[in-house]
Amino acid sequence: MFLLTGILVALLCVVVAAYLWHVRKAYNFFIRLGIPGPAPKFFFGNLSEIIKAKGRPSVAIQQWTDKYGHIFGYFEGHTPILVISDPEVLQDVFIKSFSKFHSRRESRFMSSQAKDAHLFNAVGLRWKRQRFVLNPTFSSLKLKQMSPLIHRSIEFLMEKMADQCAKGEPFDIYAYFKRFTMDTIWSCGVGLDTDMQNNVNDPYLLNSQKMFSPNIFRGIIFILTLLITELTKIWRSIFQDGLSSFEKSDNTGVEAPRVRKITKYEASANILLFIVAGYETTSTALSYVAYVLATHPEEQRKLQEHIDAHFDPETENIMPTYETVSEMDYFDMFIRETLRIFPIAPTAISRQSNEDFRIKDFGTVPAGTLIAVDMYNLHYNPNLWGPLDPHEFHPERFATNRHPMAWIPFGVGPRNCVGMRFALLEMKMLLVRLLKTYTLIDCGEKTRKPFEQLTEMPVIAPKEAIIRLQRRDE
Ligand code: HEM
Repeated sequence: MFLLTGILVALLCVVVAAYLWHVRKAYNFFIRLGIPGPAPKFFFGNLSEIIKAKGRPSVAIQQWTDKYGHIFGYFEGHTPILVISDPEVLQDVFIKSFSKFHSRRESRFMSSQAKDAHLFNAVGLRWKRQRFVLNPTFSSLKLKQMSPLIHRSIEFLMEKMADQCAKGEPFDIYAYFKRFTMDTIWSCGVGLDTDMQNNVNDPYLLNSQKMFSPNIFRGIIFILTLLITELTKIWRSIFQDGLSSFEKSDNTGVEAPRVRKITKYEASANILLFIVAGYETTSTALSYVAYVLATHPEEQRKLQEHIDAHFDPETENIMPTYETVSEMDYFDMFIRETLRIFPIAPTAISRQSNEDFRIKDFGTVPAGTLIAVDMYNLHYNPNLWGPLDPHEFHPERFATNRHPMAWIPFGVGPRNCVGMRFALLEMKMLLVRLLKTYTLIDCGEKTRKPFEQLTEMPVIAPKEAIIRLQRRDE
């Protein structure tokens, strides 16, 4: 018995020692390639710097770019992440050599069976097939057909706005935007008439919100998959995500050549993905627009005049058509400038190489390397956005042709955000209705503070967006 215990303990010690040796060796990755970066701490990598940056990876990344340049590496646990903000190298990775970089970093929360189920996670031919089938979901024709459904949700929101305006008090417009985007995605994506904006206890709303609420168990899994990546499958199998109920259906893992269909299993997974991807991103983007409008009254007035020039202010309730909204260049520039200054999901844009690749001045980077982008650096780079200071809000800067990698809040290349046109249409239709009738008023500290304390989990968001509404005809 003692002998057996002794052997088991000895074996365990060998396994632990071999693992620690493997971890230590991993830290040579960037040294071997001659790529600079912050020195990692054993086992934790550079996580302490991310925690010091108030838990915001994109801020830590921006600080490292300032220190180490446009190509550097850091470690999450002992996983090397290559960060690029050199626009030419990025253009090669995301566009020109896309065939080598069609994968993105695997979601830590997906169970192994659900791994390839939807567009965000699928790789290779499976991704290509799904994207081919799903791209037309957001074609001009489909968006036109969806417009009345979007407008139906806008009508509900406008009723709430009328109540809030009548009260004359500051309120959190972000909370309303969240219910609006959830309502819209359920009606456009699933075809269900939900009642989320009137009924805060709507079962679809409550269950959907559960997917986004902070969860200690998720946090533990996140840390474990970060630090001990080798056991990711085990951590995932402990965590049951929303896809588990579909798992045993038809995900065979076999990719039939040249089939242009998605399976029932993939359809369910993609619907869930659209709900996740379309809810918090778009409502958060709207909260930034609300903040910019309230804190830049001159810009707000200009946008209102632009809207008045396209829509008769007397016909408040008419649905803004897809065609007219799409023609409004200044409106488009206004939203683009907001998302340049306030990008929402920089960490969603990752790529993984499936072949070795060369980076000029550095050499060959091995297949399997994870690539992240410093979106803040690109969005605030004076060489890409000058001559006017990129920290200033100036929509007209989009009238000049910029580098294809200068503005990437929706990602870029063949694997960019498939829902971008839908999100922009939804935002524009709502803002036309809102700004035809109301002016958003700055409530001082209450408005500004939440936007000085953004969190990143993983969407970069304020806690609330407090403004007041004033009718324009008063
Ligand atoms: C303001 C709103 C939104 C923002 C800022 C945003 C941002 C992003 C970003 C940064 C990516 C990664 C792109 C890349 O890796 O190059 C992405 C991917 C994706 N987004 Fe969005 N998104 C938004 C709205 C939406 C909506 C409304 C939907 C669906 C209804 C959606 C569905 C997706 C999907 C399915 C992908 C994965 C695409 C693929 O891998 O082929 N997103 N999004």
